Amino acid sequence: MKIELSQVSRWYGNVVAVNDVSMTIGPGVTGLLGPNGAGKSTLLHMMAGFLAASGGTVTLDGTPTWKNHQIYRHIGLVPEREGVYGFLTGWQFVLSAAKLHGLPSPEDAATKALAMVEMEPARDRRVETYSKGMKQRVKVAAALVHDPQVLLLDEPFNGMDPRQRMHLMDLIKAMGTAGKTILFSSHILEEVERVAQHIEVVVAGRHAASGDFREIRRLMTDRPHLFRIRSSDDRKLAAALIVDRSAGGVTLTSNGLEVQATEFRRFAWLLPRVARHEGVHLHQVSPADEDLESVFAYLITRSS
Ligand SMILES: Nc1ncnc2c1ncn2[C@@H]1O[C@H](COP(=O)(O)OP(=O)(O)OP(=O)(O)O)[C@@H](O)[C@H]1O
Repeated sequence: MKIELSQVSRWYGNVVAVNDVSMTIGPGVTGLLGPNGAGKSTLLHMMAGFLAASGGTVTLDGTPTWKNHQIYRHIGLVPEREGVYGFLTGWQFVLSAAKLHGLPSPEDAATKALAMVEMEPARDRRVETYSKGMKQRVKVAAALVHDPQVLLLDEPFNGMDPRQRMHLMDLIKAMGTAGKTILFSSHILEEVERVAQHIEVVVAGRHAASGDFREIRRLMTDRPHLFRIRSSDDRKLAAALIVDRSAGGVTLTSNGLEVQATEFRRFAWLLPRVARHEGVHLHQVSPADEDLESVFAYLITRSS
């Protein structure tokens, strides 16, 4: 099934959480990547039909999702924050989700969903005794209980240990391979790359980039990089670097050199060669702007 967003905006009072976003999510696994506050949860809730768009349309196979009860049987949402009542057992929680959907045999559906996330051994324990990863899996089971074609997961890997993360990643990949439409949000590129064939990037409520992980990686590594360099002779190194176009700007500071590398690959190749040629020792080469926020900031200025 296909989710389509056409010029979708959503504001809360004066806050514009989602700003004129158009995107199509098809079968397979898609990662919704963006920093905190980018509007990922708002987008997922609108897709799930839990939240109205302030403008634009959100459809599933051409039918609007908002207030459309027929659509809900095809969609499962695993919310980020909404907790599970700790006093319920995993079994009771998933069974109640099956009953809420009005399924003909809720027990069978709950059994099947708990098996999918490998939670049968712990099904009769209370949710408050579960680890973070187990809680997350039981939430996934509740979202899957009506066997939806579309599964939306909000930051599903947050707080999980590496083993739990791998387990959920395998489950998500398997469902994507089986032809379901899976969309999950994350603020970590490496996490998204490991699971998703396709990535949609949102920054400050806007759609900043779209493509497979190679394209997104390339967009992120091709941006200008700022390096801080300390060497045995900064002045000599600066003079030698200035002649090459891959070193866009070279600034000599009291703390060493700051180089804006416009062509990251060429600069990485060039720097040690120039240093050797000039007889300069490199003491330290460190990126000055490697944090994800600056990468995202670059993507948004690029797309505007
Ligand atoms: N109910 C609300 N009332 C007012 N502002 C809201 C509400 N929900 C979200 N916002 C604001 O909308 C923007 C987008 O929030 P949203 O939760 O969709 O982002 P996000 O990318 O999912 O971030 P996070 O991962 O931190 O939840 C933020 O500025 C947030 O403060």
